[in-house]
Amino acid sequence: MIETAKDIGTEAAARAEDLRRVYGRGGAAVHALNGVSVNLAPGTFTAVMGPSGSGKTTLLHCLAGMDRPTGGSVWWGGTEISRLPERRLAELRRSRVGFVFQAFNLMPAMTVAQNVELPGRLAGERPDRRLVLDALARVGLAGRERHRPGQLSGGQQQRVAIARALVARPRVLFADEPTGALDRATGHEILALLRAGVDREGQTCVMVTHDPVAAGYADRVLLLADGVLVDALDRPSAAQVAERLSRLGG
Ligand SMILES: Nc1ncnc2c1ncn2[C@@H]1O[C@H](COP(=O)(O)OP(=O)(O)OP(=O)(O)O)[C@@H](O)[C@H]1O
Repeated sequence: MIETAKDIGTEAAARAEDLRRVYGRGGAAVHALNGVSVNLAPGTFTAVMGPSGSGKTTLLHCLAGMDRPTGGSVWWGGTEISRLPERRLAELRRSRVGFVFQAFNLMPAMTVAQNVELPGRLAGERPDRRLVLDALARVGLAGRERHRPGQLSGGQQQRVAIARALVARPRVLFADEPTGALDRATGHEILALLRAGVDREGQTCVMVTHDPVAAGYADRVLLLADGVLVDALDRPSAAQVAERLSRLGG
């Protein structure tokens, strides 16, 4: 396993051991992950990079309990989640992990506050207004709770999605190209927000990105190629990431 000194002696917020994911069967089988082991230390920001099709999103989905590995195991703290029954996994996912997508995935007819409350409501909980307003304040959207997503900029919409992901105070925040639909300046605001959550609140954050500058916000950059973890760079500069990535053909 590629690890850093930071991992040693710390129980990982999430970890994968010899993770394998095969899509399809026989001659058409695609080995998206081919034995990946990673430790996500609590309170760290990890970027996952690699050429197109290298398995980044598959790794994120398996670590977040949104996809089932074909082999190996995924752990959240001391709990192995890869073999839990679907119902139990869904419950645990609600409280333990948050997910942010490239395409904000907000409900346009609902207000900002209703969007943030939605995962809880779907799980049958009564919304806690104080927690919703607190989550919106944390992402810099205090006072916007009655707006509809269409009245907000792209960056503000992504902030709503981050508030929605953080409202249940998850141990790990997963983000799949969270700045992919944003201009560079707005993207940096979102990355700075993710970074601040790690630095100020001890949030653990994992992000897939194609952008070496975005990866420069991370503590550690994992590099995948053909479903295998080929390198881990600690606190690299954007230039170092770009150089390493270009050697991988990404
Ligand atoms: N549901 C699926 N069914 C079949 N094949 C899939 C499925 N999901 C992913 N794959 C394949 O698995 C491999 C890894 O895909 P994945 O999306 O994880 O890569 P990625 O590194 O995130 O790519 P990109 O940078 O293009 O988003 C690819 O060859 C992809 O075509």
